[in-house]
Amino acid sequence: MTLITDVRLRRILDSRGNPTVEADVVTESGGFGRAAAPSGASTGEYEAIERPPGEAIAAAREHAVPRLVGEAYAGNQREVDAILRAADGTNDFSKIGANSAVAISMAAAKAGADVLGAPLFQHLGGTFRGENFPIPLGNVVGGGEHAADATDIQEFLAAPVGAPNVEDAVFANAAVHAAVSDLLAERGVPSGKGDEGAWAPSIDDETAFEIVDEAVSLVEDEVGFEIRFGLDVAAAEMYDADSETYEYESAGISRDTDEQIDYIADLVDEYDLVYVEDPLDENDYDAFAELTDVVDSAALICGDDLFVTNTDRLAEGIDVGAANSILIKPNQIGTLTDAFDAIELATANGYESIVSHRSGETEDATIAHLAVATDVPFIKTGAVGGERTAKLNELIRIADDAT
Ligand SMILES: O=C(O)[C@@H](CO)OP(=O)(O)O
Ligand SMILES: [Mg+2]
Repeated sequence: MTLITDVRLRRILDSRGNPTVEADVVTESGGFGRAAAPSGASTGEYEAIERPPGEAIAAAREHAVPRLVGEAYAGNQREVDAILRAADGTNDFSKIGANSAVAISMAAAKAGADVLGAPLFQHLGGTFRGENFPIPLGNVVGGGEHAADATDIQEFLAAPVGAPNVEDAVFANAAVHAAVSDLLAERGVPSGKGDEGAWAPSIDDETAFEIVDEAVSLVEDEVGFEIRFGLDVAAAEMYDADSETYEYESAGISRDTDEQIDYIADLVDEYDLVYVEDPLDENDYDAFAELTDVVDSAALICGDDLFVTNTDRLAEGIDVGAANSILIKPNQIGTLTDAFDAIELATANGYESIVSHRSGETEDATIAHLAVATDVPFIKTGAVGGERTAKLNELIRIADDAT
């Protein structure tokens, strides 16, 4: 029933107005799945390769589609993804492009779910997936590679850890986003938005901490449950390998690795941060380990560019204690199978997993289902903006259907 009978690929727009790959997968019994690849701006050095969409589509049509049509079953995700890997033949999807691979992989999962008549999260997670729902991490202020003339730290993320349900959590993040706007207006600071819909004012990080801290407290008082916040430092983007320093350009501050470790540990302490992603350079496992040791269980220290959803890099990190959590982005590695394997390895070693969007997104909501299916504690998918609310609203629907 789930035998794949057609795979169609096309270029569609992403949220930045760039082209990306969309895939349709059709099965023998009429099952249908459609998915689109997201795209990063602050990409990790070790990510799978995203090819220009036109080239990725042509390569996938030549090498992957003939091996799938009439051969593979959409209900067997591991088989579909193994065929994608074999058709590509490289270890980083540089032939068919990780963008073609991930779009086909996710579309096949949806087609498989469609045939079964099950929601995607249940198809992926099975009947014993548990009853938890992820807490959304919502980007409310940001800069780095996502906006010019804004904060050095890439993302300030609201984390409604005490929310009684998904719906309240999603609305709390939107309220923090709105409160930040009011506080900026009070200070007379004009602001546009960055790629992920976060406010991107021309302020230094210190001011951003003050504003986000205040916004979180205001909304916490309003809603009556605990809201904390976290960061994606995206430190690889500010690391200068020649001088071995982290360059905070808007503040005119340069920190060496030890100073960076102290700085982040102090921030965790001062602001009671619940989550810090990529606080150090993507090649510096040892510095990551040092910080993780200092912070201990006070906050999640999460590897994004460090691990790139790659089990080999995660295994290396586990060996040295480089973090206590991993960001999961299916397009960083190319297939859902690889993303599941990374989560499984993380869980087996006491690491938490956080499923994440990219800065360039589409209306595709697969990651909402992936996060629920795998029972992860957090999903990072913005606070506002259509391509972000596509996932947040899907989470609300999933919770509504499942309870
Ligand atoms: O660094 C990140 O975590 C992501 C998403 O927030 O950004 P990008 O997609 O640009 O890599
Ligand atoms: Mg990141």
